[in-house]
Amino acid sequence: MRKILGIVFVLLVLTGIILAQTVSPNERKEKMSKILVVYYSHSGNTREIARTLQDLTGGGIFEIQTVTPYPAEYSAIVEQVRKEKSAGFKPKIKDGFAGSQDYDIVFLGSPCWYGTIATPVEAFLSEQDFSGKTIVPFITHGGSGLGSAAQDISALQPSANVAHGKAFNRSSARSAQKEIADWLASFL
Ligand SMILES: Cc1cc2nc3c(=O)[nH]c(=O)nc-3n(C[C@H](O)[C@H](O)[C@H](O)COP(=O)(O)O)c2cc1C
Repeated sequence: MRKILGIVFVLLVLTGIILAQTVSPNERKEKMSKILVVYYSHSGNTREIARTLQDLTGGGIFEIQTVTPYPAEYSAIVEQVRKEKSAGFKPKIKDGFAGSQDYDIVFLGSPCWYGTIATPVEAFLSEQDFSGKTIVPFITHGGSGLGSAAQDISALQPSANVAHGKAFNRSSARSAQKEIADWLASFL
């Protein structure tokens, strides 16, 4: 009898240890809540990735918006941005960003525009200070991948630690939940 009681006691202690080490989804979110997702999206692909990231991490989210929206039609925006880039023009960004002081990691999302981050993201980064933060770029694209996103973000935020980041092809950006979850798991 004493032997059986002894075995039951050991099993109870082991179960307690295992339960104590198990991280519940809420605790995991708590652990990741120092995460902020900041993004710009013109046609919705980057927004999809951003929302999934926010959902999985439980962090904050902020959408960069231009004061004057870009035209919806693809050839019109491509032509407008081409002209703006050659003129060195930066669009005006709507106010409302409360700063990144409460966060450690900033996932920064952008469509790839002409091989790098979109000009609204460039404009936003030139106005903000992410010193000491880790910036993780995520880019949606039509074939160029990350392009020079990480280098260009570093140039605009030289005191931030900019990770390599991840590119999502626009053809799968709206069904990338598993890819995003796997990426997060490897990253955090
Ligand atoms: C102005 C403009 C420039 C673009 N330049 C590129 C490019 O250089 N390389 C690329 O792969 N895709 C390029 N694209 C395609 C977008 O990166 C792609 O469609 C992206 O997923 C759009 O994201 P969004 O839906 O969040 O706006 C460009 C799109 C636009 C509107």
